[in-house]
Amino acid sequence: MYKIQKICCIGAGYVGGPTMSVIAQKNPHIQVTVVDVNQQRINAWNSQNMDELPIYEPGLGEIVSQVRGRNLFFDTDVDRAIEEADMIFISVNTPTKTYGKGKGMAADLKYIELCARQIARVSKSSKIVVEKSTLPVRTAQAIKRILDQTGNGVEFQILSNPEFLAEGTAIKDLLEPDRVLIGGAETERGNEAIEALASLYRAWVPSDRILATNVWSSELSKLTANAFLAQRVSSINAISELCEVSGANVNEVARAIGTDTRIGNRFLKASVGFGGSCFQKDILNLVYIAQSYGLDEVAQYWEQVIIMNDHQKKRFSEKIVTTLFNTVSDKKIAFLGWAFKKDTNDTRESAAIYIANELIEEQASVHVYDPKVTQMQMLADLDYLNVRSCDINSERLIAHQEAYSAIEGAHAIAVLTEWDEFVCLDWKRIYQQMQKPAFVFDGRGILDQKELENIGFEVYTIGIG
Ligand SMILES: NC(=O)C1=CN([C@@H]2O[C@H](COP(=O)(O)OP(=O)(O)OC[C@H]3O[C@@H](n4cnc5c(N)ncnc54)[C@H](O)[C@@H]3O)[C@@H](O)[C@H]2O)C=CC1
Ligand SMILES: O=C(O)[C@H]1O[C@H](OP(=O)(O)OP(=O)(O)OC[C@H]2O[C@@H](n3ccc(=O)[nH]c3=O)[C@H](O)[C@@H]2O)[C@H](O)[C@@H](O)[C@@H]1O
Repeated sequence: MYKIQKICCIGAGYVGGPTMSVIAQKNPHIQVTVVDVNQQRINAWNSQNMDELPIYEPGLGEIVSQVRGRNLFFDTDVDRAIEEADMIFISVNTPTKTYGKGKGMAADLKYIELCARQIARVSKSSKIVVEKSTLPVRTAQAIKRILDQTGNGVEFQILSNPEFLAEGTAIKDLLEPDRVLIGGAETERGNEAIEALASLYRAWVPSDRILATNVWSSELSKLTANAFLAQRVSSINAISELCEVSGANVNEVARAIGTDTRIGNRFLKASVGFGGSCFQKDILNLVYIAQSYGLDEVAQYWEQVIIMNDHQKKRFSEKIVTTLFNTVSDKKIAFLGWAFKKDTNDTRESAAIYIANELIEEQASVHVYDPKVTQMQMLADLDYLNVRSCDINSERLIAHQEAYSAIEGAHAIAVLTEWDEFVCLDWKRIYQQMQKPAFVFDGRGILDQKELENIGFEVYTIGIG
C-alpha cells in the first residue's frame, strides 16, 4: 500500500495553484509543494499581499493565507520537490501546437514530456505520477514509456485525474465537485495508486462522487466533457441568431428548453462566443485525435462547434459596424469587459480580443474597462494575433481604470464580459456622456434592454429579435 506524506505539483498555474491549495487545506498532515520554472509566478504566489497572487479567484486568497507556510509551499526547485514527493501531479500547460505536424490542432505535449523526463531522471524511489493537465487519450502510455525507459529502475504508477474546475468559481468547484475522476491501471498496484489518490480527496469529497475508471476513459472523459459544454454554448448561440431574425427571444427559448430535465437549464446562456484557454484547444485536440484514427465524420461533427463560435464572434463585430452606419473609422467604441468571463483575470481566447481586432481593422478606437485586466495584458493579447504593429495597437486600444471614462464621448458600448458591476452602472449618466444615437451592444445579455431603451439608448442584445 502507498503511504502519502509529501506531494508535489509541477505547474503553478490556474489549475495547479488553486487545486493544491485546497488539497493542502483539507489534508493538513500532507506536505504539498507547488513548483514552477517561472520564478516571477512563484514569487507572486509567495507574495504577502494576497492581491498580488498571480491569479484572481474568489476565495483563493483566504485559503492560501491559511495554509501557505503550514503545509503548502511554492518553489522553483523542481528537482528537489520531485525527489521528496511520493505523488507528483503534472499540471503544466498543454496548448495547441503552433508548429509542425498537427499545427493549430493537436495538443503540444512538449512540457509534459519534459516533466516526464525530469521525473524519471530525479526519482530514486517509487512514485505515483498524476496527470492533472488535460491530455489526449493514451498520453499516459507515452509518459509510462519515458518513465520506465529513462528512469532509475524505480516503479511508477500513472494516474489520470483531470480537473473540471471552471475559472471564476474554481474554489467553489474544488470544494464541492460534481465528481472527481481517477483513471488508473487495471492491476493490483494500479488500484492501490487509485486508492492513495482517492484518500486525499475523501478528506472532503463524499466517496460516491469519486469515480474510478481505466486511464483511457479518464483521459477521454475530460476532452469529452469540455466538448459537450462548448457544444451547448454553440448550440444556444446558433439559436440566438435564428431568434434575432424570427422575433423570438433566446432567453425565453433557453428557459423553455431548460426546464426539460433531460436538457437541464445550465450552460444555455447565449453570448458573444465562448473563450477561455480550454474549450477551443480541447475540441481542436479531439478533432485531431478523431482524424488521426480516420474518423472523419466524428472530426467534422465536433469541428462545427468551433466554426459556430468563430461565426458568433464575427457577426457581433459586424453588427457593430453595420449598425454604426457602416463605418466605425475613428469612432470611439467602449468595451465593458475583456476577461473571457466574469470573476477572473484570465483573458486567454477571450471573445473581446477578436472583436477588438476586427474593429481596429475598421479603424475604430477601442476604449476598454475591465475590473481585473491591465492594459499591458490587453495589448499583449492583441499583439499576439500578429495582425498589425504593436504601435498601432497601442494607439487604437486604450484601457481605463473605471467605466465612465472609457464610455465618455463614445459612439457605442459593447458589453463583452458579464461582470456584475456593469449592471449597476448609472446608465442615465452614461447616456448623457455619449454621442447620439447612443448604441449599446450587449454581448452577454446582462442589461435590461427595455430600461435602456426608455432612457434613449438603441440597444442590440444577442438573441433578441
Ligand atoms: N485553466 C483552467 O481553468 C483549466 C485548465 N485545465 C488544464 O490544466 C492544464 C494547466 O492549465 P493552466 O493551469 O491553465 O495553465 P497555466 O499556463 O496557467 O500554468 C501552467 C504552468 O506550468 C508551468 N510549467 C510548464 N512547464 C513546466 C516545467 N517543465 N516545469 C515546471 N513548470 C512548468 C508554466 O510555467 C506555467 O506556470 C492544461 O492542460 C489545461 O488544459 C484543466 C481544467 C481547468
Ligand atoms: O478545462 C477547462 O479549462 C475548464 O473549461 C471550462 O471552464 P472555464 O473555461 O473556466 O469557464 P466556463 O464557465 O466553462 O466558460 C467558458 C466560456 O463559455 C462561455 N459561456 C459559458 C456558459 C454559457 O451558458 N454561455 C457562455 O457563453 C463563458 O462566458 C466563457 O467564455 C469548463 O466549464 C470546466 O469544467 C473545465 O474544467
